[in-house]
Amino acid sequence: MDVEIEPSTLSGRARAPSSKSYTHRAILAAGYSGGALVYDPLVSADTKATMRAVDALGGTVELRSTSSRTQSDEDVTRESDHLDVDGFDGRPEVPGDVLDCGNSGTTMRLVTAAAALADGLTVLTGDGSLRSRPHGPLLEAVEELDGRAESTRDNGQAPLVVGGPVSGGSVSMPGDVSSQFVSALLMAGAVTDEGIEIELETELKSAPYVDITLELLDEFGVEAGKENLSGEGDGENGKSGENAEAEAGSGGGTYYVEGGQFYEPEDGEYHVPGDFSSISYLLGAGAVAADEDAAVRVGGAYPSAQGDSKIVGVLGRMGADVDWNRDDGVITVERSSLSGVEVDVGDTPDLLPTIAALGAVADGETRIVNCEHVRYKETDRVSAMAEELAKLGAETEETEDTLTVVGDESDLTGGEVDGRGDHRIVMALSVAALAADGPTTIAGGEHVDVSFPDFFEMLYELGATVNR
Ligand SMILES: O=C(O)C1=C[C@@H](OP(=O)(O)O)[C@@H](O)[C@H](O)C1
Ligand SMILES: C=C(OP(=O)(O)O)C(=O)O
Repeated sequence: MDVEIEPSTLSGRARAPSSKSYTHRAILAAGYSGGALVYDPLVSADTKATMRAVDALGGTVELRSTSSRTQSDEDVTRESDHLDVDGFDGRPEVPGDVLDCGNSGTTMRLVTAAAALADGLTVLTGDGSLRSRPHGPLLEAVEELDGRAESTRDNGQAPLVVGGPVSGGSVSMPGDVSSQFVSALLMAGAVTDEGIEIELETELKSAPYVDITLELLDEFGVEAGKENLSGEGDGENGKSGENAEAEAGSGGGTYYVEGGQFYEPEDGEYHVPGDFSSISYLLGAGAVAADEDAAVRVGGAYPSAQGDSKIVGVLGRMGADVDWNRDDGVITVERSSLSGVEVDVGDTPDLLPTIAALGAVADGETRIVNCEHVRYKETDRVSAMAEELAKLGAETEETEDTLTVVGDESDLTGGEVDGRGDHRIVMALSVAALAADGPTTIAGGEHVDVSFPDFFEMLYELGATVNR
């Protein structure tokens, strides 16, 4: 589906969609439990893949609508969904069919480790994009634990054949391909006999996503932790200081989870927080296109372990007038003239498309560093953003692990761009399109369904001209 975005001015309030990362984990954690309710889930193409997987492993997942009080600043009662999950209680069954994980890397990685607990073989596959992404280190780890884990083409990519049951133990793996391997083993390790210890051979990329896993495990009553990890975050994610400038990676070290544990959330329920990767597009849209006399406000933005809340500090460094009321969970952004900055996305790969789009509108050079792992996503997002923003008139240059965008709002023309079948490329290009000189047509708009199904409706409600 082609979507045409015209230069627009925005104002008003939007509510962040629920977090994709927390929703995936909550569905699977509820699957590992005897049963639980997951409130405010993100219901999207990717999270539906995890729901299907939990069903196939012997649980059941049902979507119900309820009227619930939410934590917005107005604290209103609104219609919301919840998932009623009947779990497989730590003992996954062997699925009756091949598991199709669609476009979702998180599903494939988390479910591979779950499948290694079953007494038999599971076959996992996905769409063309997912079948080109790397899973080798996770497959090797499962084999180190005496499970079976093979890539049918012997290239570390899906289709995968995985079997067990593994009973736990110690593994070592690189941390610079995907943090999801660590998250997957921690979630499965809790219900093994011996537990699992994961020693990282390299620095861990995307480390805050493992913090999300640890936070969620804690809420499900599962103890897990980390040792000897250096460089905890960079202070820009709002948990440890506003607009902090220090940039630091996270070192090797060890993650561990004891075995023989039970998944049991307090009162049998879990509430999913808002998604900061999705929030980044709404804030980006506000910073480049808010009405001069009005701001864009985004609700549902409470602090959590999400590294992507760093977008608030990045926008501040670029010169945006942005304010985060953490108690109310509301971020307000006004249209601002932006300047280029350097941003390390080692911890926050999903922000790269948003920051690149902002860089195309900002004056001067935006340099995104430490981004090689962003090439292993739904598409190679470093090249995709370099090539698509260039079509709109930005000057771009990439190396293996950097992307430089030299922009200027007045030079940004509209045009025809390709979303590359990748939800984040589509949404980031939409942000740049709002500030261009003429209309922009983005091919593949339907892919927002992966993480933010209402994205175009929300942009429209904020005042954007969106033609589909
Ligand atoms: O665990 C998660 O929920 C995710 C981890 C990150 O991937 P990597 O750890 O592969 O970088 C991120 O890019 C992805 O969108 C979601
Ligand atoms: C990379 C992403 O997700 P996944 O790894 O689950 O496909 C994403 O949402 O940007």
